[in-house]
Amino acid sequence: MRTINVGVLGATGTVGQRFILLLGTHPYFRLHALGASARSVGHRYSDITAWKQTQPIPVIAKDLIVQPCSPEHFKDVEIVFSGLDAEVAGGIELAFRHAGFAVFSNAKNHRRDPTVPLIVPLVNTSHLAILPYQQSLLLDSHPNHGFIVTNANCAATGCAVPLAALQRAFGPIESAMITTMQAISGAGYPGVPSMDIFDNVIPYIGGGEEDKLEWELSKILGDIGDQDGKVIELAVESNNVKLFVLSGIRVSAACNRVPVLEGHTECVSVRFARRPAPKVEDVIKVLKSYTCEAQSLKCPSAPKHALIVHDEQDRPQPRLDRDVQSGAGVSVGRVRECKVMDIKFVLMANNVAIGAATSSLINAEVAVEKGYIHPPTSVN
Ligand SMILES: NC(=O)C1=CN([C@@H]2O[C@H](COP(=O)(O)OP(=O)(O)OC[C@H]3O[C@@H](n4cnc5c(N)ncnc54)[C@H](OP(=O)(O)O)[C@@H]3O)[C@@H](O)[C@H]2O)C=CC1
Ligand SMILES: N[C@@H](CC(=O)OP(=O)(O)O)C(=O)O
Repeated sequence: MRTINVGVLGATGTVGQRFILLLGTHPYFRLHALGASARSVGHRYSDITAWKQTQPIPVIAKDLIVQPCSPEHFKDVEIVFSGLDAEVAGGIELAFRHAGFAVFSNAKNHRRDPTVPLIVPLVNTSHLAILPYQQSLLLDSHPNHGFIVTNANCAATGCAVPLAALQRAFGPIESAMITTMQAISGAGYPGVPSMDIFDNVIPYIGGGEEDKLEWELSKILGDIGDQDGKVIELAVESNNVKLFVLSGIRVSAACNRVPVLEGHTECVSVRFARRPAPKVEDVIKVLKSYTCEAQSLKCPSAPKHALIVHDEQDRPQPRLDRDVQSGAGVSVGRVRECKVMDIKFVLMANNVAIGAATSSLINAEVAVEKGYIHPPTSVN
């Protein structure tokens, strides 16, 4: 595998710091440039960053000078990972795409663009196949364009994995009720004021969290549509071309902020389309044996187990389970019958690992394995 120079946008933030930790030891991505806001530009990374990780700043990042987030400051870089604040991510990521970079973003801005794949790397890496179409639309306006791939909202990411396993084995899922208990780090640093979150639960997460969870799952669990314009129910349209077929799943989400530092826990109840519904023991078997493409491609950051299914009645728990497999998998437990829907279970996913930076990294590794990353021809 050749070495590929990469950059991080939003390098000083919560997600940016996770990118830097992961990239510090990556076998073939080499950290080459860091970008952040005017507040940080021109400073040594280690001088300006409020580093909040339990491991030290990787040597390769320490002395890098933080750059403005514009393509001309990312010379010799092929891939940029974006942990940018959503207030600014949209335009900056477009500028990088237009300049020829492969952009792997955590921000919400482009997730609903029908030409942009919304990828949970343990679920729907097949959706990367939309990239040549995304690129074909840019040929006239930006001949040396790259592309944008997004990962999902961190709460949607955790939930998508067991739901995908169940959908693959038992057919369409008619509906899901999801109640989340989301960690403080999901709000970035410094996040929710301690006076608000200590000794408390806040039954609201701003920025359209519940809507994101409800909508994004339908794109992630959906499929790539016919590009010849055949009528497809629930397709997202772009230029009269049907691109993504949204899954028919109906989701009701209730999102809560809880005093946990890392790890989103979610209580999920599911109703299947098929009758009779699958038995609990079959559901457990399916969850335990689930594998995904990132594993078969042997991506270095993919977890050995996409799903870890606990038999203990009191798991998963964020404090005990968030660092298992470096937070790259999803923990599931308490799989049981639901007297209103069909089955219910609890899951826990590390919001800053598989819910953010680790997802982007595995997405990029899959893109490399599948031949979507080519040496740039424009500003680089
Ligand atoms: N935290 C989480 O669990 C998850 C977060 N996300 C998403 O990832 C993104 C980053 O989140 P998070 O790390 O928590 O956020 P933070 O607030 O911790 O970090 C934001 C980053 O954006 C940079 N930034 C802000 N304004 C500008 C600007 N005008 N130009 C360039 N850079 C700028 C900041 O730089 P500076 O320090 O210089 O101000 C900082 O590096 C968000 O879009 C978020 O929604 C997605 C999944 C999970
Ligand atoms: N909003 C999530 C973090 C996140 O993933 O946000 P977004 O979907 O905007 O990237 C949280 O606070 O836990």
